[in-house]
Amino acid sequence: MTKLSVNINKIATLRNARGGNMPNVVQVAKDAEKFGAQGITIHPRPDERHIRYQDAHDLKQIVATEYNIEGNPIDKFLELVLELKPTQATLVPDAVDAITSNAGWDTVKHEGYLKEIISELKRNGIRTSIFVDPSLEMIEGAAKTGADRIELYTEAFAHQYSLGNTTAVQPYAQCATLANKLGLGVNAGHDLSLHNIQFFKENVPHLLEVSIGHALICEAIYQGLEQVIQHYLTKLK
Ligand SMILES: CC(=O)[C@@H](O)[C@H](O)COP(=O)(O)O
Ligand SMILES: NCC(=O)COP(=O)(O)O
Repeated sequence: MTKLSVNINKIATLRNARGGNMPNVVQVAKDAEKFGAQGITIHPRPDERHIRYQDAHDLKQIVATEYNIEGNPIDKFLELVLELKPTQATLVPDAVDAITSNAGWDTVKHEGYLKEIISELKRNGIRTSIFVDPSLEMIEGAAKTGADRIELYTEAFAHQYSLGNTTAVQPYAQCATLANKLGLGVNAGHDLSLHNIQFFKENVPHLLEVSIGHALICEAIYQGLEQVIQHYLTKLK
């Protein structure tokens, strides 16, 4: 079975647009779990443009499923995860000014750096995952860091699949097979959606977890739009 971890960054983006507490990130996390989500993912960024560090603390009190915190392991991030001890910390090499995550780790170049951080997280009982491009060399490097899992960066797949290129899934399937052989669990995420998730799941073996945020929240808005407009029209009669 593949678990669905709902990334609620976009809920925080919407909340921050008005400065109040609507939508309420904590309530959305509770409801996502009530509706069946098997995990909650957040990716606090240094500028706190969506999830704030305080949200990470508040969510720790209520997440009853798997709590996954993603981010670049700068000091502030490491302090946060070591204090909160989420189920999983996913390390992502994102630049401070990146609009969103746009690359996986070079696990060969950064083997020593990752090894040190991963062993500290594991000593504290935190499952570790590292964000990687679908490259066999990077998977082999990931295994040497001691990480528990990899998260396959699926942006390239999602883009190619939207253009009709179904062969784009092949490197992901090969990497998942190798990761499993090397004892690494396999997660995946970025730009996964209702459009591409079934095909990805059917073609990539050993998939333990997907974290989905941007498309899932957009889809929720679209699927709820008609009903909400009808509610307004009823009240305005
Ligand atoms: C690692 C990854 O792919 C996601 O965490 C993604 O980066 C979401 O972050 P944003 O919501 O800031 O785009
Ligand atoms: N790790 C990927 C994630 O949490 C969500 O990415 P996206 O669905 O917002 O692109």
